[in-house]
This record gives sequence, structure tokens and C-alpha cells, in this order.
Amino acid sequence: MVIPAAGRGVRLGPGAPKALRALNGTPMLIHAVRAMAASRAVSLVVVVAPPDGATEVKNLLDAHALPERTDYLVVPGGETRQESVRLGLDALPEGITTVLVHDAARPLVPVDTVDAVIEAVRDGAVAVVPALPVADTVKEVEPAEKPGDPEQVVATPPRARLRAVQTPQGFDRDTLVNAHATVALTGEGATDDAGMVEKLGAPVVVVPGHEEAFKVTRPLDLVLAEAVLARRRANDGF
Ligand SMILES: Nc1ccn([C@@H]2O[C@H](COP(=O)(O)OP(=O)(O)OP(=O)(O)O)[C@@H](O)[C@H]2O)c(=O)n1
Ligand SMILES: C[C@](O)(CO)[C@H](O)COP(=O)(O)O
Repeated sequence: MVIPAAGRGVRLGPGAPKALRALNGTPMLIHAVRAMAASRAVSLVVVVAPPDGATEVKNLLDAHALPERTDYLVVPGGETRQESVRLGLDALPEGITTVLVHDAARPLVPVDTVDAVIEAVRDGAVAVVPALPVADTVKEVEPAEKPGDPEQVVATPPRARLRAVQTPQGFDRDTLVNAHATVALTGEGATDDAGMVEKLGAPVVVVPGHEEAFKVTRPLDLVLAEAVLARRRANDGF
């Protein structure tokens, strides 16, 4: 599996690269790697590190306990998430046929969600995303021409048909590699890996996501993540 962890975390505010920032004293990346390694089906984790931070990330992984059955590799990432994922895919050894891609920024995904994605790929889907119904009404807008100008609403998609998509996303390896190669040639992008596969015209299947698989993006998300960890610790105590 591939964990893109090379982002800066601009929306989180100034500080270390997002994946290296601490949640309850442990780097977010370590939480994310442990969340993936909790699945018995995950045997190799390729961590895509900030371009100037591969050695630091390797040292971090060496210093934290991971299950013995899980190997890991660290490779430097790129300018965009898409490029970082492609660099991670390039590092996968021969023989792996199912690939998961998981944001380091989603450190708290439960193992049941990881296993549901893997099972759906093993059952024959070429691309699988965990997703949740959206709580807000979502509007499509015409972006403002200059900052401060009002945006014009152009449409309100029916909410019952919308899903908020999470990671890990699961793929048949050849399909995902082909999608990244093809989309890179066109210069187009997608904000998630399933979006790349959709551009090939291949089907993408949805399995239930989990509210604890949220992405740490803005400062309030750090507060929520630490609250989730505190609740887990309290529950473990009983
Ligand atoms: N060049 C990049 C950009 C993002 N990511 C990774 O992609 C995941 C999802 O990205 P996001 O949450 O947007 O992280 P950042 O790009 O760090 O956030 P921001 O846009 O606020 O800077 C994260 O685990 C991030 O480390 C990556 O590997 N390489
Ligand atoms: C991949 C993703 O987490 C699915 O919701 C999301 O698209 C990443 O977006 P970001 O802009 O890189 O945070």
C-alpha cells in the first residue's frame, strides 16, 4: 500500500509538514501507518515523504513499534498529491496485485473500514472508495473573478446522490498504474485516485466510510482527532 505523506499542511497553519505533526505526542504519520498495519492483509507500506524529509521519516518509522509482519519503504514525494502517489506506486515490488492508497492526514481510520475496502477489491472491484453521505447541502458555484467578489450559485445537486469520499481507496494495481500514467500524459488531474480511474471509464464502487476516518485539514481537526484518541483510551480502560 501507498501512504502519501509529502504535503506541507498549509491549511493547518505554520509548522512542520502535516504528517510529522503530533497527535497526543505521536506523529500523525505513525498513527496512519499503524491504522493500516492493523489490517492483517497489509504486508508492505510505502510511505511517500516530504522531498527533503525522507531520512527523517525513515528514522521515525524505525523508532516506532509496528507489527513484525509489516515491511515499509520510504520514498521522496512530489509537488502534488497525484505525483506523490505515482512515485509511491513506482516503488512497489513485482507481485503485488491489490494496492491501497491512504492519506497520512487520515490517521484514525478504523481497521474495519480498511478491511472492507480490501475485501471489495478481492471480490473483483477494480476501484473501491469508502464514503459517507454528506450532512450539508452542497452548492455548485461560479468562482468569483477576484477575491472578495460574491460567488454566484449555479446548481444544487440532489444531496441524496452525494457522498464524501475518504481513504484508504483500494485498486487493482494495473488499473491504478494505468490511470496515473494516462492522466499524467493528458496533464489533467483529479483530487483523489478513484477520480483518476474514473477518467479511464473504469467503474468505482463505494463501501461505507467511517466518521473517524476524517481528514485532518484545518486546526479544529487536530482538536477533534485528539478528542477521538482520548475517547478510545477511555473506552480501552473499561
Ligand atoms: N505534494 C503532496 C501533497 C499532499 N500529499 C499528501 O496527500 C494527503 C492529502 O493531502 P492534504 O490533506 O491536502 O495535505 P496537504 O497537501 O499537506 O494539505 P494542504 O493542502 O493544506 O497544504 C496528505 O497525507 C498529504 O501529505 C502528498 O503526499 N504530496
Ligand atoms: C483523497 C481525498 O482525501 C479524498 O477525499 C481528498 O481528495 C484529498 O484532497 P486534498 O485537497 O489533497 O486534501
